[in-house]
Amino acid sequence: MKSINISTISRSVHVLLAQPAKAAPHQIKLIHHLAAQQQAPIHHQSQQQQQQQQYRQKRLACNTALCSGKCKKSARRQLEAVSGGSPVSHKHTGNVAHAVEHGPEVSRHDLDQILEVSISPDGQLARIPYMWLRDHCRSKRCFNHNTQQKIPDLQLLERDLTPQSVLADDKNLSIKWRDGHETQYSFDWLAEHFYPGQFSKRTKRAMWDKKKINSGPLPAVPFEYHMNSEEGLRQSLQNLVKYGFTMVTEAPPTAEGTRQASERVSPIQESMYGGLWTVSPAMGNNDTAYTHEGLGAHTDNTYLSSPAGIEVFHLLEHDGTGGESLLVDGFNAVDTVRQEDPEAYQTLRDTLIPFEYMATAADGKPPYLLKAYSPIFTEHPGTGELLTFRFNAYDRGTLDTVEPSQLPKFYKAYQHLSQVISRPESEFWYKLSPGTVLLVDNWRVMHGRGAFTGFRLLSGCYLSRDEWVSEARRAGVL
Ligand SMILES: C[N+](C)(C)CCCC[C@H](N)C(=O)O
Ligand SMILES: O=C(O)CCC(=O)C(=O)O
Repeated sequence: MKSINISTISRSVHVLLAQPAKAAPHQIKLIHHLAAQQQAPIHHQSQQQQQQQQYRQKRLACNTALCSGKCKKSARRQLEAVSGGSPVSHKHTGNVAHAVEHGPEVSRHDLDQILEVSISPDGQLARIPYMWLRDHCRSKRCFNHNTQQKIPDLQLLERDLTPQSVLADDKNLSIKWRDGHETQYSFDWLAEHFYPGQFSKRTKRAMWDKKKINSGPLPAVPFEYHMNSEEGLRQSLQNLVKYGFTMVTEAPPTAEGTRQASERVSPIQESMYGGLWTVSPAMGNNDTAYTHEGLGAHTDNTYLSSPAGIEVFHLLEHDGTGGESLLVDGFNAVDTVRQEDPEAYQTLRDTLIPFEYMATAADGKPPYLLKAYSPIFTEHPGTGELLTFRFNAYDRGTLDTVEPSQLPKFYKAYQHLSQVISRPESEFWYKLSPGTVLLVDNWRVMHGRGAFTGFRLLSGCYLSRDEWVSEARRAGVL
């Protein structure tokens, strides 16, 4: 490391590491005994709840025999100051060194220690507990870099998690622990992994409605570019992450074109509909999809524990009228409900509902009886971002999960979401034509179609969630 910024940290003293003469952009200091969780961005808590929690945690952290008592006063003072948004810096005055003799108590005490460091381009400070840093040690002894697997350390909680020294240059942070173990992390890695989504997001998601999606060029990549260029594929994957759908244009207007455009993203997923399937009226399948009827916006496979990740649509033939494709951003619909009626949002998030489907099996075999329970949407547990969405008014099962007294509340929330979904301003209608392959993130964006006349032949397939998301990660867009 070139510009070394060292301090040997005395265990009982709050230490501020001095900036080196040629200042590294990463400010480093150690805050002794600062309760770890108090800085977590608990997104769905009010500021008041957060303040109360911070105060409780500080009291908890200091209610050990280790503290001289000044911490409580300091915590109270900070609580008063929090409303002004002043940065918290909490000095512990307890004699930690003395407490070492008291065994496990000490480890718990050590867990509260935090490294405060700016790792984001905007200089925002991350307060990273040493416990987390040690748990995420990337040394060969702790991590298999070939498989990205941890080599578990079952004694982690019994270790002394105070660092002996913390070094940094402008790229890396390096910690020497008191048990002699050494760890190095790049600041880029920390920015990406400590609280996912807090500091860095490779592709920012753009939620859309009819107006927004029509206000710019549609997410689309020409077939040749999609197939033969890494950058072309990256753009397709980026569109999927950003908008929840993308089109591959100028593709061969055949089922083979569907297959090629799809397999470029990830292998086609087999399901009870086959691998590469076609849909046309009167195919003998009983599902509404195989009729001339219009289909309201929905996601597919709601009745499976893990619905298909992407659904691909490619219109190969149509000799009649109607049959336009409909797309609605499920995340945007949920977010609209959140703004218009926060209680309805919570109700939908917290209610598991059943989805059911009896699927025809091939070769006269008995049908599949499929059923899954899920809330309509889920949030990322760390960031609160929307994570999954499933909505299918056709395949929603008999509601046996809501207590009778809660039914009015549930139906009010469900109706609200259904209405938002069917508002004309939510709907993006598009007439597909042979050669345009549409890929839709089935965990976010709903699809449907207008009623039609004549013969209409649609080719398509499913791609697995894990596989396409893995490709998106590999391409660096997620
Ligand atoms: C896509 N494909 C036409 C093959 C099947 C359509 C299945 C529709 C079913 N109700 C569901 O939501 O999964
Ligand atoms: O016919 C279409 O355009 C869409 C059919 C559909 O919704 C489905 O197959 O899931």
